Order: sequence, then structure tokens, then C-alpha cells
Amino acid sequence: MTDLIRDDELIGQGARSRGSQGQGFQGQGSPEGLAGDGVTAMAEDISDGELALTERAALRRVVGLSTELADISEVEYRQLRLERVVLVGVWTSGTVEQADASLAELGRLAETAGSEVLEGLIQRRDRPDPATYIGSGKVRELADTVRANGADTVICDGELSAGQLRQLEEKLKVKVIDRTALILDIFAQHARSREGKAQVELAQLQYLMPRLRGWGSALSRQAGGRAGGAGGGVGLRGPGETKLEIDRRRIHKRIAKLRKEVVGMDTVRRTKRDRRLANEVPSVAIVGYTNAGKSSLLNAITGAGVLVQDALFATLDPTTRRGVTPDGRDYTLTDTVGFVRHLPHQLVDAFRSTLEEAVAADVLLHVVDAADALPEAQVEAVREVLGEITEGRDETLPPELLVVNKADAVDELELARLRHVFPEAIVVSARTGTGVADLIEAIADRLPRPDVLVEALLPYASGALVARVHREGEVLSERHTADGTMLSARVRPDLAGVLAGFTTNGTAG
Ligand SMILES: Nc1nc2c(ncn2[C@@H]2O[C@H](COP(=O)(O)OP(=O)(O)OP(=O)(O)O)[C@@H](O)[C@H]2O)c(=O)[nH]1
Ligand SMILES: [Mg+2]
Repeated sequence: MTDLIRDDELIGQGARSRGSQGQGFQGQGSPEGLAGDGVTAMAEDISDGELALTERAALRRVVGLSTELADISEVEYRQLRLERVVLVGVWTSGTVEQADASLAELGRLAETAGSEVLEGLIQRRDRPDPATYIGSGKVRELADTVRANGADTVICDGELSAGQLRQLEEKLKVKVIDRTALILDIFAQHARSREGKAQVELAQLQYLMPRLRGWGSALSRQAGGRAGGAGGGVGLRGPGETKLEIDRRRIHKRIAKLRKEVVGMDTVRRTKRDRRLANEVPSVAIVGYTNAGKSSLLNAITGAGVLVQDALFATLDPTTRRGVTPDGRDYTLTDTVGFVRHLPHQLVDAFRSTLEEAVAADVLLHVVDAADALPEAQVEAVREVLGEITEGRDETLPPELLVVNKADAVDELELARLRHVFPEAIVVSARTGTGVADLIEAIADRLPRPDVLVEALLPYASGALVARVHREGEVLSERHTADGTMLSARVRPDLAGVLAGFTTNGTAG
């Protein structure tokens, strides 16, 4: 970011100055910035299931290098190839802080997608201009900013129509994408599982359908237009330019096929889940805003090595790990894809099955980032999407356990404020471990209790069964007698059935 541009209507976004808690634009390792702090921070424990972003980014970079610019050095390449973007937002309602935070977030999203953010502009308007998103007079100022900074892409903080995108591109002579395309692009880069990839492609095609005619044409006329070619750059990866050119019917067909695939994969996952449910292992789902520290908390609670990165949408595939309560009961803990303000509805639809799984858990662990500029807005955005998922169904959301994370990253004053705003929340730091023990207790408290009271005398030869009662049930008393272990416990019906085989005199019934 360079200087602010300020006048009555066009308000510069001094995003760098907002970066005190690592929420600004600087220092966040973008996928291209391979030596960035985010990347090194996660280097130690990456589970097999989720290979590092580093690897994906590296691959992407090498591909570009070999196909386009094989004869120049990597540094030169990166300067040429990295999108240099200018952000622009229309501020229609809310406070100036909210408008700033939205654009700062757009900047982090852009960096996550591998772009370099040069400048951010916000225009105060009652509503976006139907033709050019920002007012036509301001388009010229934006064009000047673009030229002055040598930018090659403009990213708009909203969802634009095909007409708006086309007109802006014609006037600005650079590629124009919107927030939705950017988020879809990040998802396309990050999706790893077959299901995740299908879900993202589906969402991208649904986004592209109404925009097929026109958008991008302004640029393809330009010599070396960046919207075309291999990879297409930010906002145009995934289905990409070649698929843009196939006709609607074929896209429709592809969408139908993907839908079917997603449904099929959903069935597989449901079966797995049902198997878990049949075992009646209680489940906890971690939900929350992207980068709130969900994966870090999963690691802190279970000791798992799930990918953690200071990048948005590091996690796209739900990961399930085993957790144990302090009194030894098992439960499952599932990490989920993060939420973001204005999560494209195409993505909500595409990820519905994944999110539904979270919503079917016994407890929702809702993680909020204390160090965010607007933690309350994070909570609101997450609850909104969760509400959308259960909308029109008689299913209700599981009880929510709100967790304020990154307590180490804010001062006492802000912590006190958050405690006041969210009196029910548990305040933790996944990084230092503060509060994690309390959190584990709180989870244990909220898990459904096994409800069949049994007394059984288990012969010493049945040590494995004793261990199982400890793991799955709640042991009320345990005595070692001459005949075996005398247990009084609350267990779930299936285990009660097994234990019914043992009378209190220790013989199998
Ligand atoms: N200071 C501080 N940083 C934290 C804490 N917990 C997580 N972080 C950092 O926050 C960033 C995001 O953490 P993740 O666990 O990947 O967050 P996430 O919610 O899983 O993010 P996505 O999967 O991208 O949605 C990483 O850089 C973490 O190191 C904490 O308690 N304190
Ligand atoms: Mg994560």
C-alpha cells in the first residue's frame, strides 16, 4: 500500500496502518511469498491429508515459469507475474470502521490468492452504480490510480454483474474481478479432496453462467491480455478461460454432472458419519471465521498435526480427530472450512453438505478471533451462514460453545471488552495454551451424557471391557474385588447391552 487518497467521496484505505495485530496487509505470507512468516510457522506439523500450501503455491509458480517466461530469472518472473492489484469498495451502510475492515479483509483475501495489494479505495455511495459499480466520475480517478501504480487487476468488494465487470474493464483497461470470484479462486487453489474440488468447480461454474457473455472480452482484445492464457491469474483459475468458451449447454451438463457427483460423495460421507453415530460417539464441530484459529485449536485440544497457516481458507476439507474428556470419554472433533463475510452463496450451496455435517454435531465450538478488527462482526457472519444452512428445516443448531481465541494477541482492555460482549465465551489462546484446559472441561460438560446406569463385576480377564467403559462411559465407582473389577457407571445403551452379559457376580450371563 502506498499513500492514502482522500477526498469527500473517494476515501483511501490505509490498510497498512491497520496491521497492528497482523490483520493488515503486511507481513502475511502470500502463497507466492514462500519465505513469508505464515509459511514457515506451519512448517513443522502438516498431516499427510493436507499437504502444505507451500507445495501448491510452488507448483503453480513453476508451471507459470515454464510455460510463459522460461528464460528470465525467478525474481523477474515474480515481479511480472504476480498480480498487482488495486482494491475498490462501495461503502453503502455501517460505520467507517466496518467499511475499512471489509476492504482490509478483501486485501488479505487478495494476498491469500497470491496478489500484491498496491492500493485500496472506498467510495461512499447510497448504492453501487448499476453500470460501473463506483460512480462514473470516480472511474477515471480509479483509472489514474491503476496507471500510477502499474496495477494489472482491480478487485471490487462486492458481487458485480457481467455488465458492470465489462464496463469497468473497458474503462480501466485492466482485468476486473469481484469479491465472489476472488473467494472462489482461493477455494479453487486450496481444494484438495475430490469432493472439495467438485464442490468448488460447481460453485465457479454457477458463478460464471450468468457472466458468460461479455466479461473478459474487453481484455482478450488487448495484446497479451492477462485474463487469458495459462492459469488466467487471480479470479480466473479453476474452470478457467478455456471452459469459459464452451457453450452454455455444455456447462449446464457439467454442472448437472458435478451435482450428481457431489451428491454421490455426500452419500459416502453420510455413511461414514452414520457409522460414527451408530457407535454413538459424541461429536463436536469447530466452526468460525476464516483464520480464527480453528485448526490451531483442534491441534491444541487433540494434539493433532492439522495444517495451520496465517492464510485465509487454509482448511477446506473437514478433518475429524479424536478427543478425550478429562474423565476419559471419547468424542470426535471436526475442523471445518472457515466463514467469511459475504461468503458467496454459490459456495454455501456447494459446501452445504459439508456444513450440514457440522450442524449435525452434538456441540458447536464457535471460534472467534480476539485480534480481529471486528470480532462481533465475525460472530454475526458465522451465525448468519449457519442460520442459512438450517433455514426451512426443522433441524435446530446444536448448542454453541463460543470460544474467544488469540487471547495472547490482544491487550487486557480488549479482552475485558470481549468478556463483556460475550459473557458466555471461554477465552483461550491456542498458541500459549491458556484456557485450553478450561475449554476441554467445557466441552466435556456439554457432551451428551451416557444415560444407562449399570453395575457390573468384570473378571480381570476382561480388562479391555473395563477400559472401554472408561472410554465411552462415565465411571461412578470402581472397586477391585477378589472376583474382578466392580464397576458402577453410566453408559450408552449399546455398551449397557454388552455389560448386561455380566451379572454382579462376575460370570458372563
Ligand atoms: N497469536 C495467536 N495466533 C494464533 C492463535 N491461534 C492461531 N493463531 C494463528 O492464526 C493463524 C490461523 O490459524 P489457523 O488455525 O490456521 O486458523 P483457521 O481458523 O483454521 O483458518 P482457516 O482454515 O484458514 O479458515 C495462524 O497463523 C495461527 O498461528 C493464538 O491463540 N494466538
Ligand atoms: Mg484451518
